[in-house]
Amino acid sequence: MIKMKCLDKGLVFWLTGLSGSGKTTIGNLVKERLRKEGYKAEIIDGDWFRQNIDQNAGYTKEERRKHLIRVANFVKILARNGVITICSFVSPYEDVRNEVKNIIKSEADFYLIYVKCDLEECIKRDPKGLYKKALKGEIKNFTGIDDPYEEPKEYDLLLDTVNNSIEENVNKLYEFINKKINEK
Ligand SMILES: Nc1ncnc2c1ncn2[C@@H]1O[C@H](COP(=O)(O)OS(=O)(=O)O)[C@@H](OP(=O)(O)O)[C@H]1O
Ligand SMILES: Nc1ncnc2c1ncn2[C@@H]1O[C@H](COP(=O)(O)OP(=O)(O)O)[C@@H](O)[C@H]1O
Repeated sequence: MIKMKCLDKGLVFWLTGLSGSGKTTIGNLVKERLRKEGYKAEIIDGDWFRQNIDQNAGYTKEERRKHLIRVANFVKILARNGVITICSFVSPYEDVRNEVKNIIKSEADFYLIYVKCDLEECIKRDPKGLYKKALKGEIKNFTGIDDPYEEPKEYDLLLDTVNNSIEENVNKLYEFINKKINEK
């Protein structure tokens, strides 16, 4: 059995982007690669957290804010125990992302990763059929349709999922994380 490598202090890589931009696809593949290298790594994503921990969370700005603050406190505990934590959340508001960062950075290094994909392409991908429903008005407050996505003004890494393949983005994020591990 491989002995898992645990860091003294954790690292949090927070992926933000529209639904369908590729956060979960890229995050999962990078997590698997880190585990193969023997690291303790987790991915926490919006669907999982909402289904298992925060079942009543909604999608108004205040509901998303409270939900993401719960996520930040949860993630902080993982990170301070040395787990490399990849977070995959739409997290559409700049001020809330800053709140999240402030909560996490007291105990772990925090990096904001912007997973960039334009709305037209996300609508084309529509992996869960949610844009179709939102465009018909069957889902309210859908990010990009009738709720805003505020592009990050500053970020630590950009993953362009329109012009770069899944593999290229996985390599880019993996290299970035590896560099941060080696700097510790
Ligand atoms: N109204 C609305 N807006 C955006 N997304 C919606 C909405 N309703 C349901 N979904 C699905 O929920 C996932 C987003 O959850 P998050 O916790 O990441 O959102 S947030 O950070 O609180 O904004 C998101 O998952 P991803 O597609 O993986 O991003 C959607 O599948
Ligand atoms: N270059 C790319 N990077 C990431 N995902 C891509 C790319 N090209 C196509 N896709 C597809 O887009 C979809 C993204 O879905 P997902 O990872 O669930 O996004 P999110 O978690 O941001 O909602 C997947 O079906 C994935 O295969």
